Amino acid sequence: MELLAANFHSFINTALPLIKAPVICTILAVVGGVLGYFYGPYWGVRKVPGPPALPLLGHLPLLAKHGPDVFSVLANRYGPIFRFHMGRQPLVIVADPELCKEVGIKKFKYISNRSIPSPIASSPLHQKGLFFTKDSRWSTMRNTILSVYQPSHLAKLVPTMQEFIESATQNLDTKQDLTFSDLSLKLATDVIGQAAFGVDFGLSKPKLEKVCAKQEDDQVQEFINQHIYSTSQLKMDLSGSLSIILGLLIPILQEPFRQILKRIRGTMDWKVDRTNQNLSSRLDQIVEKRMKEKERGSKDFLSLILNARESEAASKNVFTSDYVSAVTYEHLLAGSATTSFTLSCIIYLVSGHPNVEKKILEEIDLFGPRDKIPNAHDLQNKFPYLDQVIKEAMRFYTVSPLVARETSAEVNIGGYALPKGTWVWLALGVLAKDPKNFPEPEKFKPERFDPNGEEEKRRHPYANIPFGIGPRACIGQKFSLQEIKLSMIHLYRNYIFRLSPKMENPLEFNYGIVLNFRHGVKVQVIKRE
Ligand code: HEM
Repeated sequence: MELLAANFHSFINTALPLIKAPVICTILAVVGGVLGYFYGPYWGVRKVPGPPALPLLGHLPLLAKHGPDVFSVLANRYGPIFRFHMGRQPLVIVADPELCKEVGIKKFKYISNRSIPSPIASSPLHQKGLFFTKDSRWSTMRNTILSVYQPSHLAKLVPTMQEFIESATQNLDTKQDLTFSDLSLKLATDVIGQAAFGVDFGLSKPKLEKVCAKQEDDQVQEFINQHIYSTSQLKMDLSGSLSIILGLLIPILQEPFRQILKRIRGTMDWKVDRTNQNLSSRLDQIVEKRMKEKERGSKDFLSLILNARESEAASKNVFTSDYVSAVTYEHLLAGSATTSFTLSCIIYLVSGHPNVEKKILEEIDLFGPRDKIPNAHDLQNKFPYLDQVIKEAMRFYTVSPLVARETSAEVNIGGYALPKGTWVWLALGVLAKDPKNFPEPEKFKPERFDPNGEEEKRRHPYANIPFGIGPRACIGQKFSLQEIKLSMIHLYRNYIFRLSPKMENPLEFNYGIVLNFRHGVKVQVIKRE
């Protein structure tokens, strides 16, 4: 027994150091790897000021506490450039017009791509659109799309837009509350459906007038429901699917977990995946059919892209059919929610400001009789007060309060050297509420954008940039402004609106990739004689 004990001791004394060394090395390597994984992105930008961040969660608790106002709170505390940790990922937030100019224009060649946030990382359909493509693929795609966005093409869309607007808003019910934001989403989706695919979804037509067969109607409705579901699941906080939450906290686990979860019936990942697959296959069918058409004409975005693609070798290689589907879908996505949100905000704000409403009615009535339809030139030049109202409403409620960009080389911004791969986000929503550029920012005052006014002359030219900035700014800006103005002119020629007593005050929002109403904008409709 004693011999056994002695042997055991001598074994421990000689073998343990040999075993210990590799074990300790392994533990150290694992700890180093974990620390490097979680703190590596932080290390590169540690000199940029910001509040202390919790491991894993980063500053998400601050987002939960303040909502999106968190960025204004942090800008007040830390200045125009600061760090915000979305889970493990630090964002360098830029909240100053001059610095936005530096990022978006002056140093664009080092910051021309977008970072891909976790909700998009799990959605291949969204990644292949113009918004998230990178480098030379992006520039080829953007040039091709720009070529089909000529003012002459936009001008030709006026009658189509007008037709949808008239049919959506004829005989609005004056006896009960109208959820205007639902109506405007249907209208914007119909307009962009026609402009993007050449397809009439028929959503905004009054029910009795719908001519399509019941089955076709159901299919359209299902497509749109899927589109809305797929969009509203792109959450930026911790209320998204499990894989999106993991993407925020431990990105390396997002894709493996998504692959597993999408196979488990009933999980949110399963639903999102099914929806995306359905949407993709429907879009692929539309694209495939249109590709085969010899005489496809040039009336809609999809046909124009396909025509441009066939005439240029560079575009053909870049615009494979999956990318064509993605950019066409992206138009539906980017063009409907944003435009509809903006139009609803205008109706909401004007309803609560009779002095603004009075000036709008005067300007619109002065243009001419109700059946005189403005053309593209009229829209641009004859409604200066509407321009001010739209700008002010977009400042007041910025639909896209953050714009995502990423550095492709080391670059100095605001005195900080930011390494390659840094996520730089422009805080358009913070700029829009900065009292230096917008005195009394919580007041709705369209006159602040009067080109002859002192406030407008004094303001930094990039203080109000709801469509973004530089070569990567919104491609649909003119399209949506044309639609919004035409809608306002038609609406205010025929109606005025008052807020429903059922409306919450202040307005409440959901925060996804873009802002959305939590309960909708509800109004009472009054017909003008
Ligand atoms: C009120 C309406 C809209 C607002 C406020 C808005 C806002 C924005 C913003 C802030 C960006 C990012 C710009 C940047 O990085 O500097 C953007 C990009 C984009 N928007 Fe819009 N948008 C609107 C309507 C539309 C419409 C109608 C379309 C399509 C017809 C559209 C298509 C796009 C696309 C494709 C991009 C990506 C551009 C790129 O990365 O090259 N948007 N939009």
